[in-house]
Amino acid sequence: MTDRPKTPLLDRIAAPSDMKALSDRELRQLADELRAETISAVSVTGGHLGAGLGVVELTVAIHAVFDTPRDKLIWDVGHQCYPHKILTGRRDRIRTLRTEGGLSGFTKRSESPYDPFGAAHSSTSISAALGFAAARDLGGDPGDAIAVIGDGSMSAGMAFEAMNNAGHLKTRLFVILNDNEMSIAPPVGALSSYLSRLYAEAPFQDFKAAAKSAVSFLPEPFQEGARRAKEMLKGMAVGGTLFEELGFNYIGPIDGHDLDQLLPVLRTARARATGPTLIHVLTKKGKGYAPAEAARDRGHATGKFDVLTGVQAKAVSNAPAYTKVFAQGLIAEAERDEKIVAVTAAMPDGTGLNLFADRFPRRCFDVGIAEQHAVTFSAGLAAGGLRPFCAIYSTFLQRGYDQVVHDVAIQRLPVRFAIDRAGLVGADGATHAGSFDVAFLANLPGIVVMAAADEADLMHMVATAAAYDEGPIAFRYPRGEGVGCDMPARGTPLTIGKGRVILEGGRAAILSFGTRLSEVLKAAESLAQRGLAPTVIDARFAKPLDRDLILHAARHHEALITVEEGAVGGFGSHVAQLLADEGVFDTGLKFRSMVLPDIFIDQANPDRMYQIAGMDAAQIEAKVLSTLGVAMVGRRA
Ligand SMILES: Cc1ncc(C[n+]2csc(CCOP(=O)(O)OP(=O)(O)O)c2C)c(N)n1
Ligand SMILES: CC(=O)[C@@H](O)[C@H](O)COP(=O)(O)O
Ligand SMILES: [Mg+2]
Repeated sequence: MTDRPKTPLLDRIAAPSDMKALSDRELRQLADELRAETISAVSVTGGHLGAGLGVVELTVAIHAVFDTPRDKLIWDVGHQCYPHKILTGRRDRIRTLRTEGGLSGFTKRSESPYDPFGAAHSSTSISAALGFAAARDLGGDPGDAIAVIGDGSMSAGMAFEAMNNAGHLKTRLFVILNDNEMSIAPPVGALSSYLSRLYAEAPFQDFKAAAKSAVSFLPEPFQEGARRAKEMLKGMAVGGTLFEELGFNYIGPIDGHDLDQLLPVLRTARARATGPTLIHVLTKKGKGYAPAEAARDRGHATGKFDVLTGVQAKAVSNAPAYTKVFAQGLIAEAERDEKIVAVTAAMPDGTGLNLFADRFPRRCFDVGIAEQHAVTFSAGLAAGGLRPFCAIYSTFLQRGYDQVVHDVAIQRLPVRFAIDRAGLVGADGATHAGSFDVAFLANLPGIVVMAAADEADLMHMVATAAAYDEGPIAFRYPRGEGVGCDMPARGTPLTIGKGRVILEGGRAAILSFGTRLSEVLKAAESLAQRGLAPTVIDARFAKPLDRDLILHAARHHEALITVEEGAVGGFGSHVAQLLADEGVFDTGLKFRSMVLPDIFIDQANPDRMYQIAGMDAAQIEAKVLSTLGVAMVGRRA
């Protein structure tokens, strides 16, 4: 007689409540199945693989022990939440991750009650969890609040602001520190070294490291696992950890892949904890999938791949990525100017500064996930006589806004902001869209704000920023490949506040700011076929505006249309202000401004996102026609 194949346990889990009936042995099997399912799903969708694989056992243990969604489980960043999504009723849609209409790649309140708090930017989880705990204490939603935060995310100021507050409020709150000794890149900084010391001195294998305060809630031995936990915690009076000094009970470090440690410790903590409690869990990013474990980034983010070989599908393009053009341009400038230095907030590879660091290790600073600090640190570097390039994604620069205003702009310090991922980014969705930087920068007195229309222009903007010492200067460029234009041998500094005329045309002028220029040119071609060839201008500068060029265009055309990859309040708004101030509207100019719509656009491929935004070539053409009052007959081919 042959053994009947066993039904996978995962098939029996429609919700975490189904896990309550499973034995610890079955939970171990469930974890193995969950890991396989996560790998299979990401092989189809691409996405954040390594972080999720590292928390498979932790995810199972938390859902087995706590009572979600009554208990609020908050994943920091949320890039590790795919296993959580599989266990919380979203397995049937897991192969739609990060695609249009599919599941978000992060936690999202509108997606599931098991996602009590959305994320994607880091280091927010402890604040949010503490908010839930304080709300509970004042009669709001009942249940525990559990923040799971990585060692990289723990380095950000916000995490410490939250711990500072939690230690003061003293309410019951769980923080699980998922320490895999990785950020996207290897982690940097004194906190990272401190965490390493915590377990280097008392490795979890010996169960030696735990805090005095953890002993105070040792369990009644309510089952086998808890007795084991008691043994683990007994005599571990290390004490004095940073977390204890901040008012937390500290438990750990424990092996985050060993359910025989995780389950009893979480059960014990849940049964007995009274105040803020930090459980220090050691994990391996990419755990259980050899290609991820072996990768430099431990499989942090991946394209679609073949599960057996780990080989990723590659997009074919001959055009260089903007990020690489920026890095090469900066290296070229830095070869000639030893005062040029570069700053990244935990994104060396994403910003291309890994290349700069290879060439100039002492002139490149990775400050960890600390955008606020990165900006003010850059201000200090500038005040100290250097020429800092602070390279931050548009979306993450939002976090350093007050520093841009207070520390950089008011003091007119020449910090160069290299703003990558400007505009809509695709699969990461609304949380990562670079929609607001022009609006929040160009209103600052004395700043220069540029947008590259193509990769050659980006080279020139790097050179422009390197040569500009009068105050802050920013240049933005999108995620992905350039248009494949001819590249100059090196960048040439642009004249500040001067745009360029690309095409001379008739009734309408299109003022483009940034890489929509390629779509504008397609629209212009189609309009030309209708006998309505427009003037096309690449504005290059949102601040200072090229007043002469814009006013001339406004006065010599029937219609003026601005186009930009940003929200209202940016380039188009500044142009409108200029035209209004100069009385140009009084003469009957037809003016329209094409900006990102007043909605957060969910993930899709970038072209589709711009179509949803109403900003592709056909929609630009339609806007020109409707502005001129020309009927849209005979659609363009
Ligand atoms: C404010 C902010 N800055 C940068 C990032 C980009 N980012 C996403 S995940 C990550 C690394 C997080 O490391 P860690 O918290 O240790 O999680 P792990 O990936 O190691 O599980 C970074 C830098 C972000 N999401 N938010
Ligand atoms: C989770 C996170 O914030 C990053 O991993 C982000 O997804 C990186 O985006 P890029 O792929 O554009 O570098
Ligand atoms: Mg980490």
